Amino acid sequence: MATSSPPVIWACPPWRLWGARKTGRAETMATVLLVGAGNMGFAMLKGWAKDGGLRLMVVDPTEALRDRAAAVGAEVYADVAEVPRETDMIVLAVKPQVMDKVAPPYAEFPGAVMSVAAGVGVARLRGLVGERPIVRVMPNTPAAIGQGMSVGYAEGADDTLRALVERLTGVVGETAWIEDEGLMDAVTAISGSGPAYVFHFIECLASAGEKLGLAPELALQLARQTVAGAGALAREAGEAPGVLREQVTSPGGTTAAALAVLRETGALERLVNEAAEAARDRGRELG
Ligand SMILES: NC(=O)C1=CN([C@@H]2O[C@H](COP(=O)(O)OP(=O)(O)OC[C@H]3O[C@@H](n4cnc5c(N)ncnc54)[C@H](OP(=O)(O)O)[C@@H]3O)[C@@H](O)[C@H]2O)C=CC1
Ligand SMILES: O=C(O)[C@@H]1CCC=N1
Repeated sequence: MATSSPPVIWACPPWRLWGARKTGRAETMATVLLVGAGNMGFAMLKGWAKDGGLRLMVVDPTEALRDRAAAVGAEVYADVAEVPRETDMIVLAVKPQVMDKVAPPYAEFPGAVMSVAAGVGVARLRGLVGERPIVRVMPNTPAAIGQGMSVGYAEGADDTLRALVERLTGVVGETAWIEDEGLMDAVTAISGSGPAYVFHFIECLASAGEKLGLAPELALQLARQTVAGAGALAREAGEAPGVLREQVTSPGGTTAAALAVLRETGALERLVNEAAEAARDRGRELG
């Protein structure tokens, strides 16, 4: 349950946010505080470091994670008490299970709040960090190489704030918005958790290659590059995945033999549906 916190006024007027400090480029300066530089936080931070107009601050209790954040140019802090209260955007990237404990001190900071935590809704966040513009974003780890997918849901956010969110998500990949927060758990199940399903498929494909007699290194190379190449083609070819699938599938050929197994009685589709539903349901539980 959300802990109560003193009501905080949206303490970052627009002139401070994006009006006053212009960079040499089109964007204005903004100070972004990342709370939690773990797997997801650091993946985003690496991209943000490429945006020369962001002042990046990071809080994380683990020294090694602070060191790698410092290495990409962030100011790093071990504890919230040390952080300058000069924030335009506070990005909460800690586990949902610790959000109730971690977030309340940031009620005293200026700026908007962006949370990437699965399952934690805007109403709960507002109870923790006070009345201010709050944006939920569901990113994924390919953000680390600028290939992420981020989906946002905003409450109380004007166009300027949305533009800052899109700047943060755009530098690490593609961005989409939803208007119904109830869909965020479904988004989490598809694109937030999705990379893990794909990595598992690579593991399965490589393992199958080994069982067919390939050396482990070669099997992994084939599986990894096949998934990467197919993913890139699916994105760039401008054709539906089904069309691309048919282009591989010669009638009576090898692919048809494999697909007959994969699609037999809809087993794979059912399995993927069940996996996505499990992820969505877990998101609901976390909330
Ligand atoms: N991993 C992913 O692919 C995705 C994750 N998310 C969301 O991102 C969030 C983070 O997940 P993930 O990066 O995987 O988790 P991690 O555990 O890798 O990262 C969280 C980090 O936050 C740190 N932390 C704990 N307490 C504090 C605190 N008081 N102040 C600052 N930092 C603190 C943790 O330190 P310590 O370990 O010492 O506790 C850890 O380094 C989750 O809410 C998750 O739902 C969303 C989309 C994708
Ligand atoms: O597994 C999780 O809960 C987080 C959210 C999406 C990806 N990782």
